[in-house]
Amino acid sequence: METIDVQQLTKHYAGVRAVDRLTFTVCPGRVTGFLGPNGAGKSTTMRLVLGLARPTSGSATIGGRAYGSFHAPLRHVGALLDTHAIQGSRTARNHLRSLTVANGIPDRRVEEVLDETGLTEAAHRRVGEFSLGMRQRLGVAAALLGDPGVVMLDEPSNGLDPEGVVWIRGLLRRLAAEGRTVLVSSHLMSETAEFADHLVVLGRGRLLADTSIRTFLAGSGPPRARFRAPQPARLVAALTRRGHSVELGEDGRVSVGGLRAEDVGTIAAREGIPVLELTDERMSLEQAYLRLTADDAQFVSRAPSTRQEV
Ligand SMILES: Nc1ncnc2c1ncn2[C@@H]1O[C@H](COP(=O)(O)OP(=O)(O)OP(=O)(O)O)[C@@H](O)[C@H]1O
Repeated sequence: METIDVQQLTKHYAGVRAVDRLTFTVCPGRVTGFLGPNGAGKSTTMRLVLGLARPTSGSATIGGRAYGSFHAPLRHVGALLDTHAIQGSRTARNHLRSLTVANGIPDRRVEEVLDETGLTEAAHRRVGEFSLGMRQRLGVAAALLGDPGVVMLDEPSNGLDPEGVVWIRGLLRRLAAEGRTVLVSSHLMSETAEFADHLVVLGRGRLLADTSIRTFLAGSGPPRARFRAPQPARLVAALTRRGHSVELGEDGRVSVGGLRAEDVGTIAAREGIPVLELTDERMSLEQAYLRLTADDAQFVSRAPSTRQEV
């Protein structure tokens, strides 16, 4: 299957570096989550890959070829971008049929993808009447129509109901298991962690991380351990004597900075202090992601001030 190759890709709009010397490869057989805060350049990168915008410099290719060079592009690359671009006066079925004709795709695929996306019953309705979630499903149906080796979806969960969110996760995993190259953008780390194996993270158009989820977590800060003990004060005293910082949780558990669970266990055993529960405290993906992108988020909400004017 084909890779998506982005090489020194740069796109300037008047006064904005939407994408800035970006280099990464999206490999087959896994779901790559494409993450970044609002305005980080994810959609622009996808548009450049699809030939919908021209790079200022650098290149974006699929299996070594520019998107525009494919004779029947939907048979190579399926993409969900802006579903508002779909013509509202057509029925869903007719929209898909028009795509099959233009790309030499067998007609039976229309019913197959309608079924796959749960739209069979709505297929005779005009797209203009569709809800956001239905449009998203239709966008996914169009992306799958040509049975492509490369699938690129920009925020596919947008507007989907909870059943739809679970469905899309399963679909992404299946597409990757079939050996396809799958790139999926999102702002939400927690959501991405549900389906992605690999992450490409952007901030202000630049590459911040290109890593497996596992490595991303492992490299995201010093260790921490958490314990529960019948006499926590004894172990807290033993740890602080050794220079370790501790935080008391509301649930009675104690969090220890800079140590792994096995280190805390060794100290407790040496001091003869019983411990009821002891675990490594892993930073959540969301925390690791926020830390990584903190300096590159352009639009940050501030907590309302609690200071009283005097
Ligand atoms: N056609 C355009 N003309 C001018 N500026 C643009 C255009 N398209 C994108 N930009 C700018 O490029 C930057 C990157 O936008 P882009 O939509 O690629 O980000 P994104 O990561 O997809 O954001 P979001 O998560 O909010 O959808 C933003 O500052 C945006 O305003």
